[in-house]
Amino acid sequence: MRLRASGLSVRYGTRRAVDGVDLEAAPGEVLAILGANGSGKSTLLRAFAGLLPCQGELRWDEATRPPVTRIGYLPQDNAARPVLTGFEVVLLGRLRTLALRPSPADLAGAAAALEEVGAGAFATRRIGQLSGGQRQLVLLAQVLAGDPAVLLLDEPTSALDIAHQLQVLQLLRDATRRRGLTSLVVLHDINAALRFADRVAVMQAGRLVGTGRPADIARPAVLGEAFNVRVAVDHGSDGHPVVLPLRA
Ligand SMILES: Nc1ncnc2c1ncn2[C@@H]1O[C@H](COP(=O)(O)OP(=O)(O)OP(=O)(O)O)[C@@H](O)[C@H]1O
Repeated sequence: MRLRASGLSVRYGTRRAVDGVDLEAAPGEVLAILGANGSGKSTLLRAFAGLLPCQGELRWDEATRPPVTRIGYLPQDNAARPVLTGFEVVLLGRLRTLALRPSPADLAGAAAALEEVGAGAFATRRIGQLSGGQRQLVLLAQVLAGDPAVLLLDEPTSALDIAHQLQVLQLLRDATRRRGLTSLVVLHDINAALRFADRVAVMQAGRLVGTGRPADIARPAVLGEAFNVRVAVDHGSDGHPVVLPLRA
């Protein structure tokens, strides 16, 4: 599903959190959203999830209303009821088809999603008794279990160790390609974004200040300005750009 924002603005009262953003994302692509704290990344994602009143134009393919059942939105702070097991939490991701008695397809879909993110071991554990990173994996499985066309993930790797970060971002890229998803992911790790995203969007004070392929975005002028820090750009052994923050 193609997403398009034209002249998109979002206000909280008098505060303009997103300001005149033009942005598109296509099926099969991972678009990473970078930017300093408070720059409007989560607000942009919530607008695409159809959760906020906006000015300007938003399109999900040609639709002007969000197709909520096709959108898999993972917020930054996701509260699941702590007494539910990992499996039950993931099953809730299939609400689109879920009946009073879950169908074999729902049960199999939930189990497959848990395995897909490598969280099968948490199926019978209560979510309130999992670590932050384990919970994050289960909640990602919940989103995938809903078989969405659009993935909107707000910092899905913030609580994960580096091995799980790698696993989740690889999974995101593979699933996006394989299922033809349109995936927007807010990340704080600039290097992860440059490595795993097809395109990167950079927000600064509510505005979009850069969009492009990782190589186009990995420039000291763009990132230094957006994050208000001096940066150097090098290249890793696999040719990907690597950004290093320098002392102010
Ligand atoms: N519910 C709200 N009510 C009022 N202002 C809000 C609300 N949510 C966010 N804001 C403000 O809107 C601006 C953008 O916030 P947003 O959460 O989109 O930023 P962000 O880039 O996702 O930040 P972070 O990296 O810290 O998560 C900030 O100035 C924030 O204080």
